[in-house]
Amino acid sequence: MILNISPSPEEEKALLSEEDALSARPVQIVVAHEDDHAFELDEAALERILLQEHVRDLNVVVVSVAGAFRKGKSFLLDFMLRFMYNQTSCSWLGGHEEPLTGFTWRGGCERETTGILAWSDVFVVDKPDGSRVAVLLIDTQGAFDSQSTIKDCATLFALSTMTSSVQVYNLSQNVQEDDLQHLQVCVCMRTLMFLIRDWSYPYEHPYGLDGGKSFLEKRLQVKQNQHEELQNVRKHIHSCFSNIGCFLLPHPGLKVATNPNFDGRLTDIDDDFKTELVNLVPILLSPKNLVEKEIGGSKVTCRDLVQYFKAYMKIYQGEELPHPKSMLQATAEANNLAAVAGAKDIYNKGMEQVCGGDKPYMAPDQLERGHSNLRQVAVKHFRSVKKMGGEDFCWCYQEQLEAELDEAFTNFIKHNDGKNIFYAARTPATLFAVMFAMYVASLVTGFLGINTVAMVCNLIMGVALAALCLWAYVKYSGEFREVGSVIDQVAETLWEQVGDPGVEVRGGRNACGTSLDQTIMHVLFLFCLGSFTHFSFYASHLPFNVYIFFPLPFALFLSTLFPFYSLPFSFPVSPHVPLPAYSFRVFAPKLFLLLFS
Ligand SMILES: Nc1nc2c(ncn2[C@@H]2O[C@H](COP(=O)(O)OP(=O)(O)OP(=O)(O)O)[C@@H](O)[C@H]2O)c(=O)[nH]1
Ligand SMILES: [Mg+2]
Repeated sequence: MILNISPSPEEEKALLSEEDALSARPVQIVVAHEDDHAFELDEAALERILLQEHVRDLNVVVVSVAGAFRKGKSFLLDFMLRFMYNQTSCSWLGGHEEPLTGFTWRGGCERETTGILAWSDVFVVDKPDGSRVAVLLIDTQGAFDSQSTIKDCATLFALSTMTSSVQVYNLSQNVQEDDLQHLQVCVCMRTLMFLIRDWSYPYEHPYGLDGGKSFLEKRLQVKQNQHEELQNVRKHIHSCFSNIGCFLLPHPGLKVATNPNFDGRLTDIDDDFKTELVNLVPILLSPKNLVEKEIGGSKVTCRDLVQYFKAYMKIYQGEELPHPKSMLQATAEANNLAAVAGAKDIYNKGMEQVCGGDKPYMAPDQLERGHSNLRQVAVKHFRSVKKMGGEDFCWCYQEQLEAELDEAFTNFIKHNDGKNIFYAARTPATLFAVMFAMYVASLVTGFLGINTVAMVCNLIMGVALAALCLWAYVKYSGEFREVGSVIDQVAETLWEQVGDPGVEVRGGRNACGTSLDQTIMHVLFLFCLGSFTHFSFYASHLPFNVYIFFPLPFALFLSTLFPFYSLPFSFPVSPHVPLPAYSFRVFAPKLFLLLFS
């Protein structure tokens, strides 16, 4: 017997990992709806498992167990879990009296597992060749229970086979012809392992892999005098799976099969069974034997697998069982979508480095340069990935990728603008300018005796003031955000319409080369300067006209120098600032500020 209970340092480590296992659990990723016999992929659950930071970019090994119901699939998977959590220990099989837990299993004649479940812990394993892979274990609803139709069973079987790299085909006692026929729903997979439970003829073919090999060779032999149908089934299986194996497992003993209180403890299991189990599980799961999932000749990462699940799920949701051709089509589609997702990830990670959450505000043209470089890198990556479906097919996905990258860039721009305090000052500056213009207009029209116009101007000034107060309240409290964004939008429109009609403003910079932010900074600078001079002159009791008029020539002088004082803020400055740039946006707020200072 292999059991060794004395704890060694390695076993202590194993115990620690068992603690991890306590928080791990089976997660339903495909839900079977009993009433309408439909299946639904729980994308969020699948993504939570496969898109975990530490595994998403690793090549994935998917080991799935499928076959008829009530034949010990979940029971076997729980031993696989013990191996994965304790593989450094020679006593991975567990303690004598330890109940078997993990994927839910039980005795009785009614089915237990429904849909498809995945173990929430994805195991990271270093292979002897130095590569690191992620191992996902999958449990499948048993076929041919009394509640499922033939199509339901075929769908789940095909789905788990198509998404796994090693399919353990769990059969009882023998391989029957209909067991082989079920494999016709699959296309081009890697490893298929026939697992024959309760093997009762060890005198013909011994237990284990070798006995299984000789038994299966006989079963899958294509003979001349065979019926064409039988020949086709066998040829299809040989063409689909590049690696086919068979393992003969003995009966686990009567306690396992018939005792209602059996809870999986090793003492109740026959020694023959345990001995063969210790041979079987490492054949499937030891690092050197792990088989990575491959599609179209390239290895699949955890992130890619999400796309494959989605694509296969889509084609299996139809009324009919899909034709192999449409399965290939879906594979090509998922293959391209996976390449799109990989390329997008490269772009997003790169942009995070350039202008991510904790990075300071960045000049718009620098940001655009970063975007176009990373866009090129991402598209190049997409093109370099081996894909199925032909050039035209891939071209559609490249266009989709480019559109998605541009959309992501728009969000990065917004995010970057959000970090610019001057950007946020646009709305109050515009509203101030409106108030100022209306104030001057009402003074002039009042002086000329056009009182109606003066009243309208006053009214607009009042509205602008109210909007300003409301805007300030929204920004401060975070309430009525819709009202705030309406005010922002109106101010933005005014800013662009009145400021520079017909000038396309992109990335905060207009065609004249003047940054909008420069203008705002200008306004704020003068505001501070004005307040400062106002205060200092007031404090020294100088005559009224001095502190009113002193800032005027000084500010005008400074405004000609603004390229210099904008330098410390690292705004790129155009070599010449054309006159149109000193339009409404520059003069109106400035005059307003001078007046108030
Ligand atoms: N005869 C026999 N019984 C087994 C074997 N392995 C486990 N069992 C028993 O089979 C019963 C069903 O086990 P499960 O693991 O729940 O079976 P399953 O295939 O997952 O069943 P469904 O989820 O309903 O499809 C349990 O009582 C196990 O003790 C085996 O190799 N041979
Ligand atoms: Mg089960």
